[in-house]
Amino acid sequence: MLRRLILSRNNTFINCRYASQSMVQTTVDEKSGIATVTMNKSPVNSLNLEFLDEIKTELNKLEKDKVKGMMLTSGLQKIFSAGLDITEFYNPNPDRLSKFWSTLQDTWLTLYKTPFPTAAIINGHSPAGGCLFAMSCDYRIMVGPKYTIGLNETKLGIVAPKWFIDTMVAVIGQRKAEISLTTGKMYTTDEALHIGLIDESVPDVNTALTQGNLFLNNFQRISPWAYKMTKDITRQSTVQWLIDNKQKDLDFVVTYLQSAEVQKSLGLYLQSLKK
Ligand SMILES: CCCCC/C=C\C/C=C\CC/C=C/CC(=O)SCCNC(=O)CCNC(=O)[C@H](O)C(C)(C)COP(=O)(O)OP(=O)(O)OC[C@H]1O[C@@H](n2cnc3c(N)ncnc32)[C@H](O)[C@@H]1OP(=O)(O)O
Repeated sequence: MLRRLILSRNNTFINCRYASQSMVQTTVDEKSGIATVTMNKSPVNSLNLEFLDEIKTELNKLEKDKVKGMMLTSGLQKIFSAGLDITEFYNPNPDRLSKFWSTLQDTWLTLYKTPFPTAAIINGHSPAGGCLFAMSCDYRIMVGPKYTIGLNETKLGIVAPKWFIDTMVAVIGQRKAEISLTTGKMYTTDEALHIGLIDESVPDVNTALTQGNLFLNNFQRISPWAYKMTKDITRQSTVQWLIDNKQKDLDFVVTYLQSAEVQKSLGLYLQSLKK
């Protein structure tokens, strides 16, 4: 791991930690203690095993470094994240599929439970797993108006796992989540703002980063212990369900994803993407 100091947008020096050929770049503003984690896996930030592992490792490092907050964003032009890498579960190797899914579970738990406040800077499309990661942050700022966000699993002929669903319910409520999930709806920025899936819509990424910093700076005046306890209590039932059912969730998903019917739907969906 290498370190260097670079000049940030607001002319303060930021401590930049990066690994060669890394898919995740992190900068930490020395003054505010706020980290920016940038996902950079071309072409669409699809979440495969190695990428998830890097994100999880980075979040754990930030926790150890006691950062004051974190913004999660994308280094790609128009995509926040295309969600889970479909090639991980289309014609999969069963061992790798198991590893992939348990890494997803752990990465999500790490992100959902961070002891520091988090903001998603959604600077591009954010379907499915991309939407899950955005919803797992404490606050969402999306660059409008061109991009879309949502849990579109039913459009792929698959079902979002319970913890994806519970995460969405926690953000937009039961009724809106049910409609969103069953229809697999991808919302425009305006629509997402209207239903509360995002907290702010802004015209460009620089404004999004400024607003993200503003949100995270609110916590300079909040006791970190009070913050963490409150977040733990609020998120407890969703987190606890996965902790208690990790193996069951894994076994079910691995079997379900390899069924002929699901494989057929995924094959058709992948073909439509290639077109
Ligand atoms: C019965 C009870 C059941 C209970 C539940 C139990 C089990 C549930 C089990 C499993 C659930 C699994 C959950 C999955 C959640 C997911 O995240 S699935 C992924 C969903 N993602 C998408 O649908 C996004 C698809 N992509 C797009 O819409 C577009 O690509 C884009 C992101 C909007 C970008 O568009 P753009 O035009 O810029 O790029 P391209 O479309 O040309 O794509 C470039 C390149 O990338 C490939 N690609 C795109 N997305 C993915 C992806 N998610 N995974 C892998 N590859 C992807 C695309 O195919 C292109 O490839 P190329 O043609 O070879 O260049």
